[in-house]
Amino acid sequence: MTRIRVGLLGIGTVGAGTFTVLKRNQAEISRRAGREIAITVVADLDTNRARSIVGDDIEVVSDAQQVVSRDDVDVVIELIGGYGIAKTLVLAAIEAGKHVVTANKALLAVHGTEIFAAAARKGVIVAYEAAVAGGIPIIKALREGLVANRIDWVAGIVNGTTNFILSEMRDKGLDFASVLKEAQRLGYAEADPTFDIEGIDAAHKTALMSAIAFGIPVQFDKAHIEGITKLERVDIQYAEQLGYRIKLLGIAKRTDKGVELRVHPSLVPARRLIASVEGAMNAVVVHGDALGTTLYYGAGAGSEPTASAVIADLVDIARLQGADPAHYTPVLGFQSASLNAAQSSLPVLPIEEVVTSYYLRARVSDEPGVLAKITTILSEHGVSIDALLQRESDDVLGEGADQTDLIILTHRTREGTMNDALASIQSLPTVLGSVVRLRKEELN
Ligand SMILES: NC(=O)C1=CN([C@@H]2O[C@H](COP(=O)(O)OP(=O)(O)OC[C@H]3O[C@@H](n4cnc5c(N)ncnc54)[C@H](O)[C@@H]3O)[C@@H](O)[C@H]2O)C=CC1
Ligand SMILES: N[C@@H](CC=O)C(=O)O
Ligand code: NA
Repeated sequence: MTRIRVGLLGIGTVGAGTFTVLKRNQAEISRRAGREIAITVVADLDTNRARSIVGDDIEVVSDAQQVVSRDDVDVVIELIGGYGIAKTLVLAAIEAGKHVVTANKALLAVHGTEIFAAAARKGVIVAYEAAVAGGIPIIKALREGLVANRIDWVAGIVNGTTNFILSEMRDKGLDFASVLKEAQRLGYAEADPTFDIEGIDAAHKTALMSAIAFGIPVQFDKAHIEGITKLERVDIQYAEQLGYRIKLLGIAKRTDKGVELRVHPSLVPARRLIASVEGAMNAVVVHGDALGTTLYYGAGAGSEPTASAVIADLVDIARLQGADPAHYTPVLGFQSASLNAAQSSLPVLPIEEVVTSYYLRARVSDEPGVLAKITTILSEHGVSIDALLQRESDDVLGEGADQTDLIILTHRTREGTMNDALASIQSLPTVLGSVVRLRKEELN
């Protein structure tokens, strides 16, 4: 059996999982790949830690640069992360004619166009299943399994850290900071956890999925991004009372005008399967015209779950070793020579053009006529109300307070119109503090 020689760059959480799973399931993986897959060299700045993981039989170096162009390496796995050295290493590996496997969604979301073009020129594969929803084979599903469909939308819980934080806060009443620390301890969080909590990581992944789903370029820079840091516990509670769960969703949706590309906390009906996705688990719902709605669920973060996807990519490469590059699965699912020009030029819409329904919460003076003023403004802007809840302030602010919370669910409306209505509502003297606006997705 021939051997695929792998150079592993970075043996932290995902790198260690990759080494461990590959070793544990070596025989079976090799039988599936038709070749032996062997990590022959590992590069990590922390060589002592690396050696403690891989033992003495595998070469360990501190300089990743020297691995990427070596003749005795066929495939490079980049598991360092970030846009800096990782970009230099990936481009150098491609230049040296190596296939690359990476879990680095930040790198691909920002520099994917350049990296994919370089790989196409050199006839090598850049595989990135682990970069989106960790171990869930969502890239394979979108690029291969759903190839017959016109994909209408993709919506997913694609960040394990934030889903873990939201679940623990809701179920155990724990505070944000302590749950984030636990997510970091468990290896879910990014090196810079603001990428997780501010929605940036989810936007990296959603931008990649949108490119595959709609045949557009990867356009992370055009995504509308809101994280969970401003989310208040009271809104999670009110949403529950109205039959919804709040999840950080990455949404990519094709409309007549263009593509919606957005990440933000969203109300999801509690009866949808995705509403029950808890902890660091991820789930992606895809709607295609032929198949309808499908749901892909599993571990989106963590050492061995992510390694599962890294190794799946390695096996794909091993199976294709020596094949004509024309036979590779196209990196974003569309053969560039046959890209439908109209489709590929679909613009990413500004958030003002997004059409969805809303959850609004206004804290107001508890006096007659306040509700009427708010509903009049909404009606003047053509926004129709789906449900309304008034919660006495005693529940929220303590006994005797002369304030109350008004919670309104609206029907679908343009975000720009909602902004105008909110500006008018906000200027009412009886509206105290900022009106909270969350988006609501039915996902059907
Ligand atoms: N942790 C997770 O659950 C997931 C992580 N990812 C992605 O996988 C990649 C790796 O993530 P983790 O394993 O969590 O990170 P990590 O921080 O645990 O591991 C990174 C490793 O790279 C090494 N390193 C840093 N700079 C280096 C350099 N210049 N040369 C050689 N080694 C260097 C570090 O010493 C460390 O061992 C990132 O792109 C991340 O976004 C993707 C999916 C899930
Ligand atoms: N930080 C990420 C790791 C996987 O991509 C997450 O929490 O989902
Ligand atoms: Na994946």
